[in-house]
Amino acid sequence: MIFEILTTTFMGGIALKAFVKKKGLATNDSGKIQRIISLSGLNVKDGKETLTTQLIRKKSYEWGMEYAYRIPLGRSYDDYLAKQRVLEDGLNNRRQRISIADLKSLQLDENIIDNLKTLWTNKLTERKEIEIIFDGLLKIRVYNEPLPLQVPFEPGVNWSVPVGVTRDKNTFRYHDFEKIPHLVTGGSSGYGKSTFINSMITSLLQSQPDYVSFYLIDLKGGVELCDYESIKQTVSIAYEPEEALTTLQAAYDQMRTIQNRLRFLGKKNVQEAGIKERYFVIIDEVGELNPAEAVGTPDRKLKEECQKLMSQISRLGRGLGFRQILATQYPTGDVIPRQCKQNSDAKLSFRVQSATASKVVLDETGAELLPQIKGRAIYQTADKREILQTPLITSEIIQKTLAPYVVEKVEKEVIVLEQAEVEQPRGIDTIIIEEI
Ligand SMILES: Nc1ncnc2c1ncn2[C@@H]1O[C@H](COP(=O)(O)OP(=O)(O)OP(=O)(O)O)[C@@H](O)[C@H]1O
Repeated sequence: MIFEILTTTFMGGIALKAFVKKKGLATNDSGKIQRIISLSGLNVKDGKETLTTQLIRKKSYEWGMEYAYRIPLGRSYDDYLAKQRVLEDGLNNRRQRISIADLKSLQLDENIIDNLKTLWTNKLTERKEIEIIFDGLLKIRVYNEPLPLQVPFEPGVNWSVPVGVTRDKNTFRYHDFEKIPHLVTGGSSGYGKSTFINSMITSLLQSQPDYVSFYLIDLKGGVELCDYESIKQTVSIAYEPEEALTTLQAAYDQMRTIQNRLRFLGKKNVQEAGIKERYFVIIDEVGELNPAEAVGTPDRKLKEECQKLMSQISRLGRGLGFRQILATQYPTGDVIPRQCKQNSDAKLSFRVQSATASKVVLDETGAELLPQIKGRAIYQTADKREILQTPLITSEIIQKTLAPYVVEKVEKEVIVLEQAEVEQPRGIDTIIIEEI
């Protein structure tokens, strides 16, 4: 019996070695990365010397491996980012994709060849994803599993909304509008901006239906946000730039009203005053309000006016309970007003077409290197940058969430008027003249 086990194991070992040799399977990503770096010209020639990208350490995590490098003088993080695709393709080269961990998991029994074939077939359909970050050292993370292609919607609590699933043990990341009030999102057409906006609005309606108000501007012909037109939480909605000015003006006036109220109460911000209402100004395709693209003087003036209001809302909104979300599929030049960009500490970028476009949304390159997967995005805050898969919300969930809040148009106008009255502060210098 012992003899039998020993011979099977021995024969299995020989078969495994032969298979690996035949398929040319290298099992070492570290060596491969080093070779790709060298072959793609990332090392630097200094006279006779070659300054190399030096591996400092490698560490194994649950999700995969992290390799930390010191980069040579004369190279930047961007140089390595530009080679991300080369690195990823090199690591996914079909001839060399089985790791030692994979081989260890194999059963060394009489079915060894069949087991190997199954492993080989599975491996051919799997793709390793990598991420490159820089924090003084260049870190290349090689993930065992790709992120899921679809993630279901999960609502947030209070003022947090779902952003997506991260590689960090597939945990859901939420964006908290109380901590970071404004957000910019961008990406080429069809990668998931509108879907993200829909899950954000739905989440807010589920978590804060009594305190959330929306000022919506949908300049994509009304196809994306029209579902929210008839809910009581939508104070104003616009589908054309002229209407956008009215909506922004309404938001701005409301913001000033709250400012007066806080002044009257002697409080610094809504949190201190215990004011629970929050106002979300959401503009889908902010590029349509770019004065640089205006046709004629009146159009330019209108768009300049809109941008001025957007800048004011982003500058003053934080303490007054105003949150601004700007979305664009044309991330070029000044499409997002500079002040809005500076006041938005959170950015969510889906795949874009160029490094320049990535810089417009994120202030950094990288979003052009995202895989061509819908919903795949980079979420960046002041201290963190993560790749994640945003949730895919279904229209059934949206409609079910909206249903209790749908009101008739006339009824809605009364609500808006009533709201304006409630918000109107009774300042000490208010004069009330009554007819007797
Ligand atoms: N998170 C996601 N996961 C999987 N699929 C998604 C996700 N988001 C969007 N999609 C798919 O991509 C399609 C387009 O998404 P969406 O309309 O949100 O893109 P967009 O970036 O707003 O494009 P455009 O700017 O042209 O309107 C959706 O209909 C859906 O099928």
